[in-house]
Order: sequence, then structure tokens, then C-alpha cells
Amino acid sequence: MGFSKSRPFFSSAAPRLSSSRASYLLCRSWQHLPKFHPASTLAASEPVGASLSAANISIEKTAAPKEKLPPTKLVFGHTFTDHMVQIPWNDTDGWLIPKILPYQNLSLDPATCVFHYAFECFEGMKAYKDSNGSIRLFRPDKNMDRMSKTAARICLPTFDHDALIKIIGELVKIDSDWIPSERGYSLYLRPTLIGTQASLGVAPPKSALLYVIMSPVGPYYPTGFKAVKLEATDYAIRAWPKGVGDRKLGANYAPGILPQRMAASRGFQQNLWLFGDEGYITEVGTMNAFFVFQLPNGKLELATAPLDGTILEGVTRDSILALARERFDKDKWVISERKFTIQEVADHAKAGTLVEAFGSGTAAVVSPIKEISWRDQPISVPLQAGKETGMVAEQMAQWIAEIQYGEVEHPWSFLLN
Ligand SMILES: Cc1ncc(COP(=O)(O)O)c(C=O)c1O
Repeated sequence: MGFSKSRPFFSSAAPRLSSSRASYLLCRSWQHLPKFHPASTLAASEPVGASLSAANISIEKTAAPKEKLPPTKLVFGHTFTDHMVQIPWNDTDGWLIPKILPYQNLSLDPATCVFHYAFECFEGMKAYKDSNGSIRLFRPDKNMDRMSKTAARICLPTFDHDALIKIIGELVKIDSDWIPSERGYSLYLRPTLIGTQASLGVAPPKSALLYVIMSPVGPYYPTGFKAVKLEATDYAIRAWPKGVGDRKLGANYAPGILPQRMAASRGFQQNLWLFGDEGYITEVGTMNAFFVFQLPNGKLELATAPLDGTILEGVTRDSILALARERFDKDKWVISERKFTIQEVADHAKAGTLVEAFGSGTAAVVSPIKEISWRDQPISVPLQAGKETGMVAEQMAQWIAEIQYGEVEHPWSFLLN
């Protein structure tokens, strides 16, 4: 059964989220933390020394600003701005004074624990320039929350979220002329936390460095959406219950490259991570996964995997769920965080009730899917006629971009002033 504009599945008026509703939504992610998961109760170490503060940032500006590339030449993660943040921590003094410095190399002893035992975690978030030239972050509190929980899981120090948002804000303001003004462009921010203790003993690091670098990026789809073909991976597993797949650890990413490369060698842009003999759908490459099914009762279901520890708690995933719950017509839609299998997707495709599928993440916001290869058989995923996207992905991309670029007032948009 199709999915056409003659059947308005979205409420005609799209109400904006009230701030009380938004704070309720912000709190929801905590409720989804599985109670049994040790990371929800683990503390990195007893807090010692000074807590992270934005009160006394030391600023050293570069004497040699770099030449900027024309925006159309930007390649994701290849160009970095003039400055970076560095904040050292040690287990005696706590967090030391944050420094904004010229972008520079780090000098680390070869025995430093980050190189041997992967004491590293990071975040991916963006700053946007709106049409007034003001700069906005999108839901930075969610990234700080996730980074703290990840740091705690590998015994790196946690930090005051508001302080780090302020420090990042200062860095973004100093390098604000690196953010292209055109719609679709943004500044990708990479907060990173590493253990810096130089010793080979496997133990909690006694010293750490939090740093932030930034890279200007262009639109993910410069010429419009491009739907992707996926290969379902069942010979390798990205994450498992009670593991660390829900944490943004660098160590989770390197093992994912080979299956992605093997999928690419067979002509697929991404792989679809399955879990277990049942073939539960978890994630798409480094994105969360959404599917739209037509249900026997005539309703449509927007389904994504639950936060059971085997998927990353995507900020975009959370935003899509919140917007769908807020703005989709409740008589016509069911919004589900539930387990579902690749077999269920294949059955829906066969019955003509698979409506749409897409990945979600900070880089692309949404990435429409047109085909999934499973056991060498293609599962075809519908797109809108004449378009490279389904209707939900298209609508979500528009709603989220409006908030990111400050075209609608919204509590998720964090204005730097
Ligand atoms: C494994 C994984 N899943 C999902 C996501 C999407 O998360 P977000 O929407 O916060 O970018 C990312 C990107 O950070 C990721 O690396």
C-alpha cells in the first residue's frame, strides 16, 4: 500500500515544541537507560580537585591564520580551523585551566595509555550560522551527556556539561569566520578525551586531556538526496548486550571498517548491522536506522531499534522520535522503539507494506535507503516517485534543518552570543 500526499499522514499544523515539553523530552533519554547496564551507575573515579570551569579560559590567538578553502572544495574532516581547545586533567588537581590555542600537534610519550588500551572517547556535533550571522549549536547538552557517560565507562574523568558547552562556544566564536554562511554548511565539532598517562600498566589513567578541534563541512547532499544500497552484515557484530556499543568510544569504530569495506567492494555504500541469530536490525554503518511499515490496521509505524545497549543513543534519532511523536497525526501513526528483524523487513517488502527506510546521524541528518542485500537477495525499499528519498526522511531533514539554522525558534537551538 502506497504512501501518497493525498493521504496526509502529518498533522496539517506542525506545532512547535513548548519548552516544558522539550525539557520532558530531554529527560526521556535517562528513562531509556537499561537499569542493568553498569555504565548507568559507574563513576570514572571519585571526583578530585577542581571541577571543569569556563571562568578563566586562557586564550592565545594564532599569529599565522590559515588560508581558507572555497566552501565547495571542503571535504569532511580534512580541513581544520585556526584554533583548538586543550584542557588537561590529573587525579590530584582535577581539571586545569582550559586553553584556546592555535591548532597544533600533540606531543605524547609512546607509552601513553591512549595508544595501547584505547582510553579515548569523542563526540560529533555541529555549529550553524543562521541568516542573521548568529551561531547556533544543536542540542549540545545531549552530546555532553553522552560524552560524560562514555568517559565514565572507560574511567576517564567526567566534567561539568555547561562549562564545556561554554568553552566550546568560545572556541566557535573565535573561529566563527570559518563557518560558511550558505545554507547546508556547518562547522563540525570534535570534542575528544584521551588518557595521557605514560605507563603500560592496565589501570585507570591518572592524567587525561580533553581537546576540541573543528572542521568546516559542506552539505551532505549538494545535489539533492542520494538513496543508498546496504549490505546486511551477519558475519560480524558491532555491539552486544552489556557491551559498549552504546558508548562513543573510538575503540568501537576501527572494527567496523572492514565489514563496511567488504560491503563497498560489492557495490554497497553502507552495511546494515544485524544482531543475533534472529537478525535484529541495529544500525546502518555509523547511523541509527528507521523503517516505516504499513500495519494491518491501516496505520503507519515508524520503527527504530530500542536503547538496549546495542545501539548508540543518537541525538538525531532522539530528535526524529520526538518530532514524530509531537507532529505526526496520532490517529494515523504509531512511533515504536522496538526490536525487529531483517526477516520482518523482508516480509513487509514482499507484502508491499514496507514504506520507507533511512539512517539518521549528525553528518547527513537522514540518509534514505533504496535497497538492502540480505543473503545475496535484494530487498527493495520504496522511494517517493521521482525522488531519492521517502516522505518521512524528507520531512525530518526539513524540520531539523529549520531548527539548526534558526529558521524556527526552538529550545533545541542553542544560540551563542
Ligand atoms: C555508531 C553510531 N550510531 C549512530 C550515530 C548517530 O548519532 P548522532 O545522531 O548523535 O550523530 C553515530 C554518529 O555519531 C554513530 O557513530
